[in-house]
Formats: sequence, C-alpha cells, structure tokens
Amino acid sequence: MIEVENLTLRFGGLVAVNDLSLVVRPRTIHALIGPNGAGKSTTFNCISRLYRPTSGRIRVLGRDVSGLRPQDLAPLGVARTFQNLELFGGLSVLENVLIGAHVHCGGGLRERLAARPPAVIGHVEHLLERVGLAEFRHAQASALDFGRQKMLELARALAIRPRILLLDEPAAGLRNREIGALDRLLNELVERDGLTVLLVEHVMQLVMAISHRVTVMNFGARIAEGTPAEVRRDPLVVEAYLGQEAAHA
Ligand SMILES: Nc1ncnc2c1ncn2[C@@H]1O[C@H](COP(=O)(O)OP(=O)(O)OP(=O)(O)O)[C@@H](O)[C@H]1O
Repeated sequence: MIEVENLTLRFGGLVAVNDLSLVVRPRTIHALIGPNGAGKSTTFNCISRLYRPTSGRIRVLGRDVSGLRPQDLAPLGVARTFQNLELFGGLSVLENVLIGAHVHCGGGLRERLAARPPAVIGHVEHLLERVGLAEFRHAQASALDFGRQKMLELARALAIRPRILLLDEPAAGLRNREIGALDRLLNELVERDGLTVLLVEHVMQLVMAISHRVTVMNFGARIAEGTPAEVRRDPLVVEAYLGQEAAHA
C-alpha cells in the first residue's frame, strides 16, 4: 500500500531522514517508532506530501507520489490526522465530519456544508457512532475535551472512506480508557473494513498491542523492523529507545 525507497530529507546540514526504506502491506497496522527527533514525523510528512524529499521514492497504492500535492491524496483514498489537531473549532462535531465527507465533491467550505445529501448525513452519523461521539453531534468542536477532539479528527479522516489511514500520534494525551477504545476501533477498521494504517506513536501500550509490524528509527535511519515481540527484544532498540523495562514487559 505504501513503499518508501531510500528516502532522504535534509534540512540544511541536518539529515532528518537518512536512506530509509519501508513497505506497508495491505490490511496491516504498521507503527513507526523511535526517540524524539528520530525522523518519524518528517517521514510521515514526506508520505503525505507536506515535505519534499531530498532523494528517494515513495509510492502509495502503486503510484509515485512525487508529482502530487497534499490535497491530491484524499481523492486517492489516503486520509491523515495531525499531531496538533486541525479541527474547525467554531463548527459543530457533525459539520467537522461533513467537511471530510465532501472531499470528493470539491468546492469551498460553505458549499460543502450546504450540500447535505441524506446518504452523506447517514454515513457521517454512522461514523460518529463508531467513534463514540453520536451524542455530541451538535456540540461545538472546541467544547469537546481533548480525547473526544482526537476521535473527531479520526472520524473526519474516515469520512473520505479512505483505504489508507496515516495517524500522527493518535494516542498522545489520551487516558487509558480512551486508548482502549482507539485500540478496538483501529483493529476493527483493519479486520472488518480492510483499511491499512500507518501510525507514528510514542504510546507503547498501543503500539505493542495493535501493530502487525513496527519500524524503529533513530537518527533518521531504520534501526530495526519486525513484529512487536521482535523489536521489543532487539538490543539496538532497547538501547536506543525502549529501555530495559519494556524489553521485559
Ligand atoms: N521543518 C524543519 N526544519 C528544520 N529541521 C527540522 C524540521 N522538522 C524537523 N526537523 C528536525 O529533523 C529531525 C527529525 O525530526 P522529526 O520531527 O521528524 O522527528 P520525530 O521522530 O518525529 O520526533 P518527535 O517524536 O519528537 O515528534 C529533528 O532533528 C528535527 O529537529
């Protein structure tokens, strides 16, 4: 679903991503982990076209993305969420998801909100149920607590009916109960709906529970890859990131 080949990105003299290759297979949850500054977000931003790589190649759904703009990815079936939430705080929960649902139709914000075909509303209501926000559908997005705002961002991403979900730290700042709900939802999206998920995440509780594959980065490069159990035991990973405690967890 995603193929990253020899990706390098330099910011001036700093090599943020260094010759990174990785393959995300269909219907898997693939986590990108590593210490702060390892190059995870930069890799993510190259895949979602916010950054232009210095060299290397990225294919998404078999297509070279080098000529695409960030907004070209949604029509291809690729949705993303952001580490710093990017909601329309003044709009309702329902309207925020509606905006996502209309991505295929083009047009401005006003047109997207004005056109509310019943089928689209039905889909949006269904998504709000799935992320546990149905009862908040008419609340203003900015009035939700942080955990619910994160679920709203996820619902908006799902509204485009994506085949690939790119999630930037979906569990950051969530409480245990919320992480459990996210775990169940992501599993269901992959198992039942056939989505593919690539996530950058620091919350090991989630990564180790849900990932089929984990790529570990340090200093811009890949230092390990495997199942959660494999990377947890990898001495390089233990030294760079997880610590002895996680190795024995
Ligand atoms: N826009 C930028 N301009 C210059 N340097 C940058 C930029 N974005 C990231 N960097 C640098 O590139 C390196 C990799 O950063 P990146 O944000 O990709 O790491 P990360 O693994 O996502 O870290 P974190 O877990 O803290 O989010 C860091 O040294 C960072 O300071």
